[in-house]
Amino acid sequence: KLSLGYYQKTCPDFEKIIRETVTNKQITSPVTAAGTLRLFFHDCMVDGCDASVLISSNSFNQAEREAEINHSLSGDAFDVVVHAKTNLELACPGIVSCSDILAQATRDLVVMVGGPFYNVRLGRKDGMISKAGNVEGNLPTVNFTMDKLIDYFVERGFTVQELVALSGGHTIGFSHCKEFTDRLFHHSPTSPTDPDIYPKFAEKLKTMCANYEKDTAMSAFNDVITPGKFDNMFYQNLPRGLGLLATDNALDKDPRTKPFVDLYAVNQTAFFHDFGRAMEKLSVHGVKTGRKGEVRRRCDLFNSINT
Ligand code: HEM
Ligand SMILES: [Ca+2]
Ligand SMILES: [Ca+2]
Repeated sequence: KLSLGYYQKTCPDFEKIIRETVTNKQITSPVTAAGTLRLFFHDCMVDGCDASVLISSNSFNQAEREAEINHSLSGDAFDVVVHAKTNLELACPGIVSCSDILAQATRDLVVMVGGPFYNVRLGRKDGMISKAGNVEGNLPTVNFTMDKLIDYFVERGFTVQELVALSGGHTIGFSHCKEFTDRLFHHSPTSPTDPDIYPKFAEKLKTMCANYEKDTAMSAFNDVITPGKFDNMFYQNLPRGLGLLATDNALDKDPRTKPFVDLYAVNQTAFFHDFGRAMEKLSVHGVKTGRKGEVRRRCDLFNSINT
C-alpha cells in the first residue's frame, strides 16, 4: 500500500524539504547521519517503522526512549526529524507522517555521507503505542552469540546475508566504551583482552576506556579508519582485528557470515547494492497504513494527547 509518489499531490515539496533539512543538520552536526540510521533501526525493529521510538514519556506512559538501550540514541537524530516536521507542517499541515520523515531522512543522510541511494516507499502511518517494555528482546545487543543474532534476524524475515549487509551500518558512527570493555578487560581468565583485537588498537582502546565507569561518555568509532564515510571499510577492518563490537568481530569468524564479509570487503558495489535492498526491506518492516495509525501533529506526542 506504500508508494514512491504518495505525497506528489498532497505535499509536492516533501522530498525537497527533507533534503534541505537533513543537509543543513548534517553540515552543522556531522554525527547526525549515524545517529539517524541507528534511530531508524531501533524504530523499525520495535513494532515496525511507525515512529514509536520518537514518543516522549509522560506520567502515564514510559515510552520506548526510556528503555536502557535507547538512552544512547542521538539527540541530533530526534532533532532532525523535529526540524523536518516543523518545515513540512508549514508547507502542508497534517499530511506527512513522522515515520515517513524518519525513513526518508535516513536515506538522504546515508547518501549524503557517501552511501547508496535506495527507494523509500511512502504512506506509513504513525503508531499509537510506545512502551519501554516492548523494547527489550526486540533489539540485538553485543553479547548475542552468532546463533542468537542469526535467529533474531531470521525470525524477523531477514536473511543471514542481510544481517551482514545491515551490520555495515557500523561503517559510520561510534560506540560507548561499555559496549566493548568486556573485550578489553574481561575476555577470559587467561587472556583479559580479546586476542582478536589488533594489539596496538587494543592498547589505544584500553587507555581511552580506562575510566569508563566514571567517564561514561567515552566512546570510539565503530570504523576507526573512515568513521564519517559510508563505505566498505567496516568489512576490511574485521580480519585486521579492527572490529570494535564483539558481534561485528564475530561476523568474520562464523562460517555462515564470513563469506559475505569477504565479499563486501573486496566489492563495495556488492555491499552498496545489498545494503540498499536490505534497507528497502527494513524501511517497510511492520509498517502501518490506513486506520492502523495516524499522522501525528507532533512527532513526540500521540494526537490524542493534544486534543
Ligand atoms: C547486528 C546487530 C547490531 C548490534 C548488536 C548493534 C549494536 C550497536 C551498539 C552497541 C552501538 C553503540 C551505541 C552507543 O554506545 O551509543 C551501535 C551503534 C550504531 N549502530 Fe548498531 N547494532 C546492530 C545493528 C545495526 C544495524 C542493522 C544498523 C543500521 C543499519 C545499525 C546502525 C548503527 C549506527 C549507525 C550506530 C552509530 C550510532 C551513532 O553514532 O550515534 N546497527 N550499534
Ligand atoms: Ca517502531
Ligand atoms: Ca566508513
